Amino acid sequence: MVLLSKPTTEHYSYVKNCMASTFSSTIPIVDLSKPDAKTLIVKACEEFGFFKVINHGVPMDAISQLETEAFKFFSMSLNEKEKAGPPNPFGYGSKRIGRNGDVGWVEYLLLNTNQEHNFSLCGQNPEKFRGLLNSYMSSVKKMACDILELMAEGLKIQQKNVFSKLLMDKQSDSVFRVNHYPACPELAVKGQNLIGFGEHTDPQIISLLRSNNTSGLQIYLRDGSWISVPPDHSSFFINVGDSLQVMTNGRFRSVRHRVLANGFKARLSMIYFGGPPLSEKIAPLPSLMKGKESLYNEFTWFEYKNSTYGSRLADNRLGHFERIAAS
Ligand SMILES: C=C1C[C@]23C[C@H]1CC[C@H]2[C@@]12CCC[C@@](C)(C(=O)O1)[C@H]2[C@@H]3C(=O)O
Ligand SMILES: O=C(O)CCC(=O)C(=O)O
Ligand SMILES: [Fe+2]
Repeated sequence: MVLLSKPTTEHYSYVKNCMASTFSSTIPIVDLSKPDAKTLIVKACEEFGFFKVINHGVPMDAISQLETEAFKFFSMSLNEKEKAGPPNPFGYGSKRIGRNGDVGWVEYLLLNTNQEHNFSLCGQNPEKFRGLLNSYMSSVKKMACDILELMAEGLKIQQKNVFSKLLMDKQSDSVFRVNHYPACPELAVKGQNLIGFGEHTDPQIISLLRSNNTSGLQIYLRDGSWISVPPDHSSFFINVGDSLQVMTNGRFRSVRHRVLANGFKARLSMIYFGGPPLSEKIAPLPSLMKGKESLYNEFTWFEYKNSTYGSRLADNRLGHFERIAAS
């Protein structure tokens, strides 16, 4: 990645070497093959909005092959990669995140999950990359739907597919992203942490993340501390998104997270963001209200997405849609 002509990290935000660099063992682990999965998922979504999934059924082989192709893509010259850009909305992007001035020590590919991607992936074997991407995306979408059905069951909602049907819909506005965080040797020397991907919540319903064995991901706890997620290349990490927080009337919390660049090793992560159709009304499910009022003004995913794209990464996007208590 050519970020600047002279390699320097001075334009990026640093995080002081902080307590957060201690790895946490508090992150819930859910074994999808066990009968208690639905109960553990609900608990994790209430407490953290985040959990790790094992026995997920996505073959390691499909994951590794895609990872290899992705690394090959990012190892090309900037000139070559930029043939697949800019990311408006889909394509290759480098260091700039979104449209409002956020930057990070990252380069990425943003892809639409439903339609044929309308940009060329280029590289040595773009058909192979595309084929691997498509089959990976369909396995991960299936896992997302299984997890959303377990959530509905765990929440004792009669309609098991109340969340998953939004991802299954042909019009589902889901996104796939491959992030590459090159190793940043300057950091290793200085003992500092550089922001790879600044803190934010994901706006969609659910995000499924898989990365190589490189640390960097951190989540923000309600007590105000950041904890580092121990890397695990064979598991998936699941985030509750803003839309699921609204649909559960705040019972599930969308988790604030960020990525710190690593001084020693490149991080490669692949994330599936499961979103609803653009016309979908996002509002608390009546069965979860139990006589309580909605915490949010009703909006469509189209409206929320538009407001999201007008925001900075760290903004509290849901804040605009919160209902102020009448008394
Ligand atoms: C500053 C940004 C960058 C955004 C939009 C806005 C706020 C949240 C960011 C994300 C985070 C989740 C994936 C993504 C694709 C999304 O839907 O929201 C990202 C998008 C982008 O990277 O373009
Ligand atoms: O790359 C990662 O590990 C996480 C990035 C992220 O949170 C995102 O792309 O929304
Ligand atoms: Fe994210």
